[in-house]
Amino acid sequence: TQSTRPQRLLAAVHKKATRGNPRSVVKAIDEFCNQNEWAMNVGNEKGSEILDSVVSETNPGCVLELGTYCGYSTVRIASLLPPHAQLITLEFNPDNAAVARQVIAWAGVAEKVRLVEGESGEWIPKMKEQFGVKTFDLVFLDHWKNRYLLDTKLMEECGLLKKGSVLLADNVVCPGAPDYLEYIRNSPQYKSQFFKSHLEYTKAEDGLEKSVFLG
Ligand SMILES: CCCNc1ncnc2c1ncn2[C@@H]1O[C@H](/C=C/CNC(=O)c2cc(-c3ccc(F)cc3)cc(O)c2O)[C@@H](O)[C@H]1O
Ligand SMILES: [Mg+2]
Repeated sequence: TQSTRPQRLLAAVHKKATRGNPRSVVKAIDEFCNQNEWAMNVGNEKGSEILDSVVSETNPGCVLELGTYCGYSTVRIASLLPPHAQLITLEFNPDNAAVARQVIAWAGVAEKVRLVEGESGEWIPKMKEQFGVKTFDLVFLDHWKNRYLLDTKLMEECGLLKKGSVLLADNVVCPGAPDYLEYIRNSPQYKSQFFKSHLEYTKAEDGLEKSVFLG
């Protein structure tokens, strides 16, 4: 039977990356996407210039990622977390979750990551009771773009954001998340900043929106 793109991406990780070395896993995926097949990972330009620096400056103890896909950004974030910090990542497609688990394991960051196979709408309300989460220091939004706003409001309602919590949203230009941007840029509860970049592995315009919850 035909392999899927996530499966071919995983094969490239097994072939090219060194087990236990997260940077080599990130490099192997970027090479695969540049040389073989485009895939919707945040990529190295947005990853190194924006995601990595926001994670490092936030120095988060508790991170939520919406939309694991193949685990590329999961590995980038986990490799920058301080000891004992935890990253919860939500992925509702079982095939993608299966690939992501193996990418995360190969990178050697599995003990920092809890991959939950399920929908954000169902699991965000369960974060406190199921995982003992109080609030998230950082949330990386990279799932369906038409769900960014809904899930942000849900996190507010569930009391999962505190003064200083950072929301970092991928693709606010391409494919775009207009209702999210409209809300977050006009809300007195957030201080937002746009980081211009390019769509992963292309020259097309894109960027990330960083928003700090003011409480
Ligand atoms: C119930 C749906 C909302 N809740 C959800 N809960 C858990 N996981 C969810 C999820 N939504 C989506 N997912 C998962 O996240 C992933 C989806 C990511 C969506 N990302 C994009 O569409 C995207 C798309 C592009 C893109 C850009 C230009 C282009 F021409 C084509 C694509 C670039 C990106 O960087 C992207 O992130 C999948 O693995 C999906 O199964
Ligand atoms: Mg994205």
